[in-house]
Amino acid sequence: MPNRNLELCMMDRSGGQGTRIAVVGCGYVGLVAAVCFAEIGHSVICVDNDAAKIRALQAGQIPIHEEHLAELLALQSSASLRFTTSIAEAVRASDAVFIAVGTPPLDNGHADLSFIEEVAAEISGAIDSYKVIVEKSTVPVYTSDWISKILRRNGVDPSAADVVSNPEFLREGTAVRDFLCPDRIIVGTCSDQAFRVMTSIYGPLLDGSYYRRRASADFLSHNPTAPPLVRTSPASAELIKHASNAFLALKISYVNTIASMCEIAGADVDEVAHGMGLDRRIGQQFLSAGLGYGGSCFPKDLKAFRSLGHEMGVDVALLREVERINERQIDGFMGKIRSIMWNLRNKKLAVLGLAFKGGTDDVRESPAIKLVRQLLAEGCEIVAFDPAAMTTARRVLPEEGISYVDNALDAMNDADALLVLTDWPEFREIDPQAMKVQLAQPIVFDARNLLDRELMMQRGFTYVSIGRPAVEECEEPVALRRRA
Ligand SMILES: NC(=O)c1ccc[n+]([C@@H]2O[C@H](COP(=O)([O-])OP(=O)(O)OC[C@H]3O[C@@H](n4cnc5c(N)ncnc54)[C@H](O)[C@@H]3O)[C@@H](O)[C@H]2O)c1
Ligand SMILES: O=c1ccn([C@@H]2O[C@H](COP(=O)(O)OP(=O)(O)O[C@H]3O[C@H](CO)[C@@H](O)[C@H](O)[C@H]3O)[C@@H](O)[C@H]2O)c(=O)[nH]1
Repeated sequence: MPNRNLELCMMDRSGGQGTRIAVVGCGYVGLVAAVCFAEIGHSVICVDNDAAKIRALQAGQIPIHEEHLAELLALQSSASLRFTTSIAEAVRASDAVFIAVGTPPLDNGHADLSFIEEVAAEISGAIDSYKVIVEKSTVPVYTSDWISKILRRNGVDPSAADVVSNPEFLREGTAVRDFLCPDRIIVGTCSDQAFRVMTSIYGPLLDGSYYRRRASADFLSHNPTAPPLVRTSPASAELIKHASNAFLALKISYVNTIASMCEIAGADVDEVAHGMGLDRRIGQQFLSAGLGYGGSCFPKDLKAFRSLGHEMGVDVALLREVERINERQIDGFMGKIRSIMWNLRNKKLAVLGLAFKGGTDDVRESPAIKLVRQLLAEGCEIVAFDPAAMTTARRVLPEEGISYVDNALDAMNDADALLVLTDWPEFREIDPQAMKVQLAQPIVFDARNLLDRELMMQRGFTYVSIGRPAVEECEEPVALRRRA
């Protein structure tokens, strides 16, 4: 990053109250961004058109489950962080406006940009001085140009606003830490003026002063280092976001393919992934085999990226294959359940985990929810527990055939088998002996390779996981025996 920008940002911060920021959209991204921007010293006003959400936030209640968010919100004064339903009020009270509304998938796979369009039009009507409009939502390439056109069409003078792409890379469940300790900050803009404002906003992270101020705070990563600020064109910034998500999804589908091979070869995918990941060019992360990726990002972003590539005339067969492998994971796991349980009708199954991953209440595109739906359709009786996602799951699952309990062991009471579907770390702590007492049969299907396989087998469980042999390790696998 050019030093001149750092100097400017430090001058801004020593002389003032930080930047006046508006964040439009109080969801997983907008709310975390708003609270974190206030935390690093800015004056933030956060907007949502969901009046009930805004009322809850004004009363200090957090509408989502996200570690450290409530704690950080409580640290902010009413002067540093406010909530409103009025975009106009927020825009007038700010120098930078972050758009963080949803971009859900359309039937044709493309991202639905109607929320962004609506917000951009509303922002246009309230611009009363120079503003930087920041595209934080995940959007296809050239969306920032399109937002600029909306502003112009609504009478905004080109000198009154610049549109910047600043994609967000936080993960749900670790959103606060990811936001405050990012691997990189991408700013896509052709405007030096806008770039200076963005440099000033992220200044306390870029110069490390925020990490010194909050040294040893448990919501920061251990020994955080100042992230690099990467300036690109808006188009590159937009592509960096989609390309990153697609690459991470590709890693997951790759390891799930390796898992299928491990099962046939009698190898252990966790050992294979660990051995691969020690190569720094590969890395350990995103090599956990399981039910496949879900959530509000990877499935929709892959679709949008693939549709975009297809439209550009690029061969996107690789991306389609990533999706196809992912879609097969649930059927593959259903096959494992059937192979042990035979007829599923009237079987009572304990389900641990409904969220799309541990650490969140979000069930959007949750593989666990998809699997539970199939089990219900086959006539199973489900007793479910999730530490945070039971309310959100209730909204999307059928009412019949499923009940919810308040703790993991109660779910197992008299069940024919246990299914672990989400990687909540606390599930790892459950005592196998206590499980055995509760379950009618000691059968465990672990779709996240979360439990200690050896311990489970030692304790006499029929333990089925992903990419690991269900039989004794040294026994020659059936498929290979047949070939010999
Ligand atoms: N969830 C993540 O982990 C994550 C991470 C990085 C990027 N993203 C991207 O960020 C964007 C937002 O994702 P999210 O998960 O926070 O979505 P979300 O659905 O949780 O939140 C979106 C919010 O925007 C509000 N909203 C919609 N239209 C509005 C309008 N006209 N005016 C004011 N508010 C409005 C909604 O009420 C909602 O509260 C998406 O593009 C997503 O792809 C998400
Ligand atoms: O090794 C792995 C890692 C993840 N997953 C699954 O992949 C999905 C996504 O997980 P994760 O990436 O941790 O959560 P998200 O909150 O969806 O975050 C992703 O999507 C966000 C929205 O774009 C990006 O900002 C983040 O960088 C990107 O990691 C979940 O179903 C996980 O269970 C695996 O199956 N194996």
